[in-house]
Amino acid sequence: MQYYLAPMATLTHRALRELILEFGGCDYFFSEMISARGLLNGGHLEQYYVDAGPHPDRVIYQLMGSDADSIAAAAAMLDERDCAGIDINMGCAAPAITRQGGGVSWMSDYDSAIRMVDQVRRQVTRHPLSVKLRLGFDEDPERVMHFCRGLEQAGVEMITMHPRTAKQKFKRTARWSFVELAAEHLHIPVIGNGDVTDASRLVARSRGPWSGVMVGRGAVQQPWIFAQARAAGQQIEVDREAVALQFLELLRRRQPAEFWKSRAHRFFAYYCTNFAWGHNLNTGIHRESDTHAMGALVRQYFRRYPQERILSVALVPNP
Ligand SMILES: Cc1cc2nc3c(=O)[nH]c(=O)nc-3n(C[C@H](O)[C@H](O)[C@H](O)COP(=O)(O)O)c2cc1C
Repeated sequence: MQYYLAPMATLTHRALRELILEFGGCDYFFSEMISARGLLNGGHLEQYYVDAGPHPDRVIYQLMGSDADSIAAAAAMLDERDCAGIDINMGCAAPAITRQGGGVSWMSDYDSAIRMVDQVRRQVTRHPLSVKLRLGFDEDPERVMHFCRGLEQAGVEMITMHPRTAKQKFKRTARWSFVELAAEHLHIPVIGNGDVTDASRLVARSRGPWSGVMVGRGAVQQPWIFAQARAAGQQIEVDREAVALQFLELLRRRQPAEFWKSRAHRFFAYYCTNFAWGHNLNTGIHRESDTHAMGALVRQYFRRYPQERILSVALVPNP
């Protein structure tokens, strides 16, 4: 069973990948979504979105866009780079994206989605092409499977399914029965995603007809989640103060200064939920714009609550 880091805007950049890799990592890392038009316009920050280090052969670039021409042209650019694959975002349900016709809105029009994929497929000749999607706009298994089969026939080589509708955003639990359905009926690998919040759930989802499990928010909160799942039965120890400080260090090293504040805030919103008084730490961090001041707050927190620093866990494999 392969493990994937989910694409998450402002979160799944090189610094987070390196942090996860320090524990041994997962098999493949999706990039944060890259705007097709942004890439074509070539702003000075684009180099950070396409930085696939330190292991480009394990990074799948995800493209987001609302028109076939720009997605195809951007895919052709990414196809020239070293990477493990190119993915099209048909899952994002954020209003800022769907208003423009990107993300999950592709799922509302089967014909134009398939035409777009067909056009992109002709541009991507060196790497596998995949699509990440939701259930669309209702929970109709026939419609979902019709859409997936269309993608498969258009030459998509892997599908990641986050089994919620556009409207559900993150509400209700992810419907893994749809992942099972797709995995049983398609001929291409299907990756399941949604609500894998800790290592025991990751171990539990590691059995099934799907080819891989993708983890999003759980891997930001616990960058050791993949290592912990793979170490089932053995003890692992994590210094959670060191992880926080290491993240800030990697952020400064790998990202431009313009991104430090927002990306640190986004990371700590998830990371701080590990701790009993984490909401206080998170509030303090959100008041700071300097990452060194954020680091000082982290040190102060663990001086005050030293018992929270070391996490020592042995995962008991599910029967
Ligand atoms: C902050 C944030 C940003 C996200 N950005 C993207 C994105 O750029 N592309 C995408 O396909 N999905 C995006 N997602 C959705 C995740 O990839 C994933 O499908 C979702 O979080 C469910 O998985 P989880 O329960 O493991 O978090 C994002 C989710 C979050 C929380």
